[in-house]
Amino acid sequence: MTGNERHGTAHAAAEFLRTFADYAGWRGVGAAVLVGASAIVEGISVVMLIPILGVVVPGGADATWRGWLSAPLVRIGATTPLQQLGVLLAAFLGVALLRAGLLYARDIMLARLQAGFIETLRNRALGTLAEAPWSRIVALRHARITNLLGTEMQRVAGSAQFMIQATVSAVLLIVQAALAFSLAPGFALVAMLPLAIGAVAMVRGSGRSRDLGGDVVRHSQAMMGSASGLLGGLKAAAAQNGQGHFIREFAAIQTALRLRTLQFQRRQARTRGAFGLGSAIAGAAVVFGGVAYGIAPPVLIALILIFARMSGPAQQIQAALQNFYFGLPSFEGIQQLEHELRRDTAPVAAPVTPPPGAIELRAVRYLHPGGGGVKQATLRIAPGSFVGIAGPSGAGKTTLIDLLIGLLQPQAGEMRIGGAALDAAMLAGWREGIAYVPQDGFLFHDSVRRNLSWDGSAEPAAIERALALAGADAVVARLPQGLDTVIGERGAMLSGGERQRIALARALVRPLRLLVLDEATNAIDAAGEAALLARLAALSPRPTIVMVSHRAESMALCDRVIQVHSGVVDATG
Ligand SMILES: Nc1ncnc2c1ncn2[C@@H]1O[C@H](COP(=O)(O)OP(=O)(O)OP(=O)(O)O)[C@@H](O)[C@H]1O
Repeated sequence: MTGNERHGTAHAAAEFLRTFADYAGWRGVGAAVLVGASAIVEGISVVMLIPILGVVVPGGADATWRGWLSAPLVRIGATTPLQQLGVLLAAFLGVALLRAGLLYARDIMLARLQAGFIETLRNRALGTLAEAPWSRIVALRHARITNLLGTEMQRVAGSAQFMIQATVSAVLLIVQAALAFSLAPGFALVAMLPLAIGAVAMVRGSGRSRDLGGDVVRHSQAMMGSASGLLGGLKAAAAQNGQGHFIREFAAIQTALRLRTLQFQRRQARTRGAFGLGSAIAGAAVVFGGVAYGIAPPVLIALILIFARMSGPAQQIQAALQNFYFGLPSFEGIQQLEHELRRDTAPVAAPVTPPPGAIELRAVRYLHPGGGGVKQATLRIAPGSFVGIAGPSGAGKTTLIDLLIGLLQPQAGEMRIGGAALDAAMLAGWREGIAYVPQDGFLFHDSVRRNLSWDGSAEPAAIERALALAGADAVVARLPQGLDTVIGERGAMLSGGERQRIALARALVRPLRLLVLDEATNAIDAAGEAALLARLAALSPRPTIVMVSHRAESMALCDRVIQVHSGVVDATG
C-alpha cells in the first residue's frame, strides 16, 4: 500500500467516525462511559481472583493479599479461611451482577446508536435525492441509487457494528493491559510484543480490505443494474428470446462478486490463523516467563487469565477492523452520491405561493450537456388557458416543460409567475400547484386508491371526481376489488390507455394551477382521448393546461399551439 492509499484509507475511516460521532452526540459519550465502566468492572472481577486464589492455593495468601485485605476481613468477623472465602466470593458475585447490568445497558445503548445511525443516514440520503436538482437526478443510474440505499446501506450498518465492536474490545484490552502492567510491568511489556506486531500488520492490511470492499460495491451495483435491465426489458427480451444475454451478464458478475468475497474471507482466515499462533506463543511466554521470574502462583494465574482474556478482544479487534475496512467503500459510495447531488445547491427554502397571473418566460435558455434543449424561449401563458406544444422529436418540448414546472432552472433569461420572479422559495410554492403527467405515468405495485393518493389524504369525493374526469371510473368499476385492487408493478395489470387514465386521475385529485400533459393520453383511443380532453377543457374554474402531443386532433382542442423547432420556441401561434 502506498503512502497515498494509506492516507486515503485513514481519511475515509476518519470521515466515517466523524459522521458517527456527529450523529451520536451526547449519547455517544454516554455509551463510551458505559463501555469504559463495564471494562473496568470486568477488570476488577479478574483482580478479585487474586485474593480468592490466595485463599484457595496453598501458601498463596501470604505473598499476595494478606497485608491489605486480611485486616478488613477480620474486622467484619471473617476470621477462618472458609469465612474469608465466602465473603470474597459474595463480593465477586456482586461485581459479576454489576457487570451483567452494565453490559446489558451498554449493549442496548450501542444497538440503539447503530440502528439510529443507519436510519439517519438512509433518511439523509433519500432527502438529498428528493431535494436534488432534476438535471443531476436524470444523470444517475437508478440501479446505483437502489443499490446504495439497500445493499450498501446494510453494509454500512455492518461497518458501524464492527467499529463499535472494535472500540469495545479496544477498551477491554486497554483495561486488561493496564492490570497486567500493574501486576508485573516488565513481564507484561514483553508478553504484549506480539500484540504490537499484530497491530502494525493490521494497519498495513487495512487498505487491501478496503480495496476488496470497493470491488464488491462495484460488482453488486453492476448486478443490480443487470437485474433491473432484465426486469425493465423483460417483455421485449422474452419476445425475441434475448434473456440469455442478461443471464450470462448476471452470472459473470456473480462469479466476480463471489471471488472477491472469497478473497476477503481467505484474508480473514489467514490473519485469524496467524493471530492464533501469536496468542499461543504469547501464552507460552507468559507461563514460562512467570515461572522463571518466580512470580507468586495466584498472581501468575491471574496474569494468565488476563492474557487469556486479552486474546479474545484482540482477535475481535482484528476481525472487526478488517470487516470495517471491507465495508468502508459502501459508506464512501453513499457520501459520494450525496456529494454529487448536493454540490453547489442552495438550501431548500420554505415555499412561497406565487401571485396569481400568467406564466412568462423571457429569453430563457437551457441546453443539456450534449447541446440539445431550449436555445431561446420568450412566451406568455395566460392563466386558465389550454395551450398545446408541438414540434418534431428532439425539438426541445420536454425541456421547455421541465422549465415551466421548475424542474430545470434557466441558464439564461428569467421566468415569472404572476409578475414575480421565480426564486427558490417561490419555486417550491409553484410546484405545489402543479401536476405533471408523463406518457408513462408511474404507478406503484399497490391499490388504485393508494396510487391516487400517496399519503391517503384525498377525500373520497375528490377521488371520485378525478376518476370521472379522467374517464377512469369505468376502469375501476371493472376491477375485481374496485379502488382496492392492487394493479401490479408499474400498473402491469392494466392496459396502456387504462394506466394513462389512472395516472391522469391522480393528477386531478388535488386543486391545480397548472396541469401538464406530456403525451399523457397518447395510448388512449382517439375518441376516448377527445372526450377526455373536452371534459378537461370544460372545467370551471380551469387550471392552466399545457399539453404536448403529436396528434393533430388533440392539438385542435387547444386555445393556441406553441411550436418548438431545434430548440427555438415560436409562441406566436
Ligand atoms: N438529460 C439530458 N442530457 C443530455 N441531453 C438531453 C437530455 N434530455 C434531453 N436531451 C437532448 O435535448 C434535446 C431535446 O430533448 P427533449 O426531450 O426536450 O425533446 P422533445 O421535443 O421532448 O422530444 P420527443 O418528442 O422525442 O420527446 C434532444 O436532442 C435530447 O437528446
